[in-house]
Amino acid sequence: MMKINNLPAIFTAAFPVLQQLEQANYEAYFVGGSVRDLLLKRPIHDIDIATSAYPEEVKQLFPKTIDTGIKHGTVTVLHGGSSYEITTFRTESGYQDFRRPDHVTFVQNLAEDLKRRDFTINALAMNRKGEIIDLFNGIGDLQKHLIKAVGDPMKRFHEDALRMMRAVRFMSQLCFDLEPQTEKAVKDMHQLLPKISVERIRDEFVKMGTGTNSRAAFKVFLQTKLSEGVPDFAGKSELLAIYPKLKFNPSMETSLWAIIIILLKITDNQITQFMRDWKNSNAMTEKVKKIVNLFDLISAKSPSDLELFNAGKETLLNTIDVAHILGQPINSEALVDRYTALPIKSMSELAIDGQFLIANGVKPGPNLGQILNQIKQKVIAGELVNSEDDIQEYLEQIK
Ligand SMILES: Nc1ccn([C@@H]2O[C@H](COP(=O)(O)OP(=O)(O)OP(=O)(O)O)[C@@H](O)[C@H]2O)c(=O)n1
Ligand SMILES: [Mg+2]
Repeated sequence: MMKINNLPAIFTAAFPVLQQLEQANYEAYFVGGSVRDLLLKRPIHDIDIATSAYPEEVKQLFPKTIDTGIKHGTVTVLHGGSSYEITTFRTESGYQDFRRPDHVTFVQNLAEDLKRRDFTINALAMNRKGEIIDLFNGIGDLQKHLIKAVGDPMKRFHEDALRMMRAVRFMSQLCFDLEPQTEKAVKDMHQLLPKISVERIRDEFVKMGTGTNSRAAFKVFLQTKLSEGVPDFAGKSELLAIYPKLKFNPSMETSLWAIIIILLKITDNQITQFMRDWKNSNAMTEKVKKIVNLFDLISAKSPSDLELFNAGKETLLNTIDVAHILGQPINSEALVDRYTALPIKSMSELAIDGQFLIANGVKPGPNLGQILNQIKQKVIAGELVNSEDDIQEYLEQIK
């Protein structure tokens, strides 16, 4: 049995939680992503614990708990400033509609619990001594860099069709291959993906698209036809086939969406609908729109100073990132230099404001906004110096 000595603090901090369960005669183990990432020496973001105790029993043992997902068997325990998701050993036999079951069946032992997990590398458990429980050769698959379903892949994908997206997501994040039988099952069962909510699909899609090996994962996403079951991608495989040939892997979510929109040739007035179909936030949609707009401007001609000002620094840098990934030749240094040389970067840097205009005899109303806009444009174009005196003089002229 593999044993890890000197567990990182994120695990040792959780020892008292496991101990408390064990003292009450329950079993408790670290499970899932944290054990996988520990063995891969990747950063560990959260700790999941599996136990033989029922949720009600867990709640009685700890003073501070949250009912996170009681019907799925999960209770969150707060301890020492951290929170731990503690899930009762369970199986997913109650599914009918290819989504996570509404209610689960609790099982008596760890082995039954691990059996229903998605991939061998995610079906590892570790006890408090650092001993790894590996019933499905997850360690071997970690070494072989393989995403392989636990047992029969068709059964695993029937239980939760989202797991097919998780397969390509882990390929991208971990730079792993998909085991052939598991890949075949994804191909055979891709039609189940639309049973899953768009939000859950989107979260996996974004993790895939921003993972370090997204181009290779995207290829499998297309080959298995998973792409046919996500919003607005059906019938678009020829356009999307460019993705695996991109110059680089995107690392920002905004870049990912912008690139997809550009590859799909989605026009400006269709972007909002596309982003809505994927249940993206308005904030994300606005950012992506600005990037795609600036990308179009930059690709067609050189943007004006006003267009650079309107885009803003974040959008400019993000657009340069997108162009870089797409292999679009642009003079990014010159663009950044021009942006840096702008007399003002935001309206708050303008030497005057609406109050100043009123104090100088401009009547409040639509006209005031127009004059302010004129002044802004002249300052950005370098036709008017950004000082109160110069602007006051200009105001006298136009009166
Ligand atoms: N559809 C799913 C989702 C999760 N799991 C199991 O639950 C664990 C925790 O799930 P989650 O936190 O979603 O994934 P992680 O593998 O921990 O990955 P991440 O690092 O992204 O959290 C997984 O490792 C896996 O054992 C599963 O079998 N099937
Ligand atoms: Mg996790």
